[in-house]
Amino acid sequence: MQAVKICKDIYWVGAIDWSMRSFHGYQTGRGSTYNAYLILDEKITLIDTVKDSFADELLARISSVIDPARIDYIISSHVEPDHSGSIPRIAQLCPNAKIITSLPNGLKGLKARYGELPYEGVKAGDELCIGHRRLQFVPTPMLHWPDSMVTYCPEEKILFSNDAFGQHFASSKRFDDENDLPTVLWEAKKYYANILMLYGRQAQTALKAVNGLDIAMIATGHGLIWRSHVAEILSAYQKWSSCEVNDRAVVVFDSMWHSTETIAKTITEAFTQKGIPVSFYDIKENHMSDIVTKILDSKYLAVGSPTINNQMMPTIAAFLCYLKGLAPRNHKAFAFGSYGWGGQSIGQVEEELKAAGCEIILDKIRIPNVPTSEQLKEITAAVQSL
Ligand SMILES: Cc1cc2nc3c(=O)[nH]c(=O)nc-3n(C[C@H](O)[C@H](O)[C@H](O)COP(=O)(O)O)c2cc1C
Repeated sequence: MQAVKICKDIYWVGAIDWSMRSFHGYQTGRGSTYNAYLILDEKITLIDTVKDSFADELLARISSVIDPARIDYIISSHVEPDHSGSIPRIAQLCPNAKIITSLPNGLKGLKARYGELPYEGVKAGDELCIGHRRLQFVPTPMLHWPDSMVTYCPEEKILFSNDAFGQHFASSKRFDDENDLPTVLWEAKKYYANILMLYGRQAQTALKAVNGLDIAMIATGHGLIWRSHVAEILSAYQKWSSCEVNDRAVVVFDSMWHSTETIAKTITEAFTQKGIPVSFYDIKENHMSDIVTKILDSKYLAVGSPTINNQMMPTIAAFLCYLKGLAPRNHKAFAFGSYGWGGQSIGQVEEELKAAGCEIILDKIRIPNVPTSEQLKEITAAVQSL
């Protein structure tokens, strides 16, 4: 396990989690990395650690450059264990190391998890001189925990951004320009949609703070390091966090006997004929973390469920619960579905869409049993009139 030099005297010493496919429910089809960075200066500094099960990998990479016992500072950007999990192990091996964390929440969180260790709290505007370089701390509360902060090194123009701008993307190459850019941007968007969508306002505040910095490289906490496409990722975050939507539609449904599926196909075709690109998701075949990634910047959302035991399908209920938690903004939505007798599911879907913050733009489409060709024509006309 070797460290990877990212510039003179700064190394990536993180871990690659090739096999992880689920991160608390977020489907991570490309695995992930836990990025940690080692700065060799008068004071040797480690920025973040890795999940505890990857501590050996972190230590091996650090040891390929220096004896870990020589580390003077460990910067903890975020208490979540995928970044802080190896702090106790490293702290044991580096008896002189101080653990730098944000005040008050980083300190509180680390103490709660790992007990008393040699912590030192920092706040907005604090700077740590490590020799030829300075490290400046910028709190980014709720991006995505209260303790989150980023660290800027002005001498190298590197922003150590932790979870901001990251992607769950395992690769043997460390930089954006060494990987397929559309794939990297999709994974960055998926990360934003699933982890940060809820915190758009906080992301805007953080962007204001980092926009004033001269950034040549964004050393993320997950996935690839941005060095050739810094402007693209900053501008993408600007768009996503300001909740800009495009003339696109997303149709999501479940169906037991294909009637709701037929309605979903009719809606999809109607959007297509209207010239609006549409993504079609049978919830049984698609993961909701991919679906919300598409929803993030799509103007229209149609959600369908047949009625089962007086309810919507549990798959759709779970999807709507997840969507509501992410608090999407600026979406125009409607509900549809087939039913046998009571037909409660369609109204329930509509209520959940409202609760998620969507504007309802079409009366709910409730079709008993199998839709007739006349009903399908009416649905087509209704969607085309939007
Ligand atoms: C197990 C089961 C439970 C159902 N429960 C209800 C119900 O409580 N209320 C209702 O209106 N229809 C109920 N239905 C009827 C379905 O909603 C109806 O067949 C509908 O057309 C199915 O749409 P789909 O083809 O999209 O699956 C139930 C059907 C099944 C198979």
